[in-house]
Amino acid sequence: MTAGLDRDRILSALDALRLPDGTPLGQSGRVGGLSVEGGRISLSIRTDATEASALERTRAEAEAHLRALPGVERVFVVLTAENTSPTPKHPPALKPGPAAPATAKPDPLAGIGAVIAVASGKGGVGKSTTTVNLGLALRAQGLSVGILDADIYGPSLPTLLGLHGKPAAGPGRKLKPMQAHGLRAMSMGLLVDPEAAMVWRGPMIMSAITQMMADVEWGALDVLLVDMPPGTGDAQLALAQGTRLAGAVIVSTPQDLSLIDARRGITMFRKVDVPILGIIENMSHFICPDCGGTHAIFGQGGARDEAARLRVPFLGAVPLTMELRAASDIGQPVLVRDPEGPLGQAYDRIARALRDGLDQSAGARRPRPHATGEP
Ligand SMILES: Nc1ncnc2c1ncn2[C@@H]1O[C@H](COP(=O)(O)OP(=O)(O)OP(=O)(O)O)[C@@H](O)[C@H]1O
Repeated sequence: MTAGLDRDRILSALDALRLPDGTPLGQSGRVGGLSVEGGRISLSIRTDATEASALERTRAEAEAHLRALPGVERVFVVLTAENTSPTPKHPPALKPGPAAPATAKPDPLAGIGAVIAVASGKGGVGKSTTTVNLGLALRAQGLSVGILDADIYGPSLPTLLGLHGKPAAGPGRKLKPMQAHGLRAMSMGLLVDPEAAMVWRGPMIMSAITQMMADVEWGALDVLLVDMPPGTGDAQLALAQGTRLAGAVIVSTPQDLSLIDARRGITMFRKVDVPILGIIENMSHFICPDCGGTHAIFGQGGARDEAARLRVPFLGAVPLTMELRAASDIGQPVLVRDPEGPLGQAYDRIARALRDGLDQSAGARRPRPHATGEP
């Protein structure tokens, strides 16, 4: 902990701020999850859904106030409803669909052509691997692409892209996205201790992610892919509601269990009027490196059939290969190592199908390549 920046010092600094009922914030018992790492402070202010908009101002003031303390480099304050009665399925403070978050601030994602959620009902189906390689395929087609790893429980972007160190702060203390293989990237894992985040509930995750979006200087981007936390619970619903999404892509393996969860994901996005841009089947079949034979380990065509049943586009299939797994583990995605190979071609087709889907989706603009200059 940086000299002088301890818990008591921070709480007493927060006493300079008053809650709407006049209680000094530091003594209010509402401050939780306080962590200080070097000059970086993160904490939460407990609230419930009815007070969330009133306390947004206090949250912003707390950030500004702590940022002014000597030795402080970054401050991350979120509102959380973790100690209130069960999280409502539809938090009243949020509007459904691709609306802006419930603050009057300028839209931090205004320079981004399309924000696309990459989701899976179930963990471990290859959502992050798909996000990264899809991002690289879109990049290879001339689009400027950012990836936001919002998978707070298991952020894997740093490993997949070989990112090291912490993001640098640019003018106005906004974070500069990291750069890897022509992509701009930011991960919750670079900012928040994943162990602390394990106990976060839906509204807190959404608050953290929308703030992270606002805090990153993405610059002009054609596409921002958001690697969502796995599952279809409150956290995912809140995130889908609070983010201006052009659409969602669902990743599934062909297994029945994974498909049941994929269906839940589609239902969830439909509930909040987010267009489903399509399903990608990952690990669709195994190509044996020895005999070259194809084996349908998890069954065949499950996701394609499910897509037809649910009337959503089927964007394509990616086989299960050792090459893909090995490339991901060393931060050299397969599209960087072998862009023209069969996997590169598979992701290229998926990226094209995705762009077509964006084109057709009501109100969405087809992302056309524009300036790829750094932010
Ligand atoms: N098509 C594939 N062929 C071989 N290995 C794959 C493939 N897709 C993903 N993997 C491997 O499966 C593991 C899980 O992948 P990944 O982390 O992308 O999944 P995820 O759905 O994002 O998981 P989580 O829910 O934990 O975030 C990784 O080791 C990855 O390298």
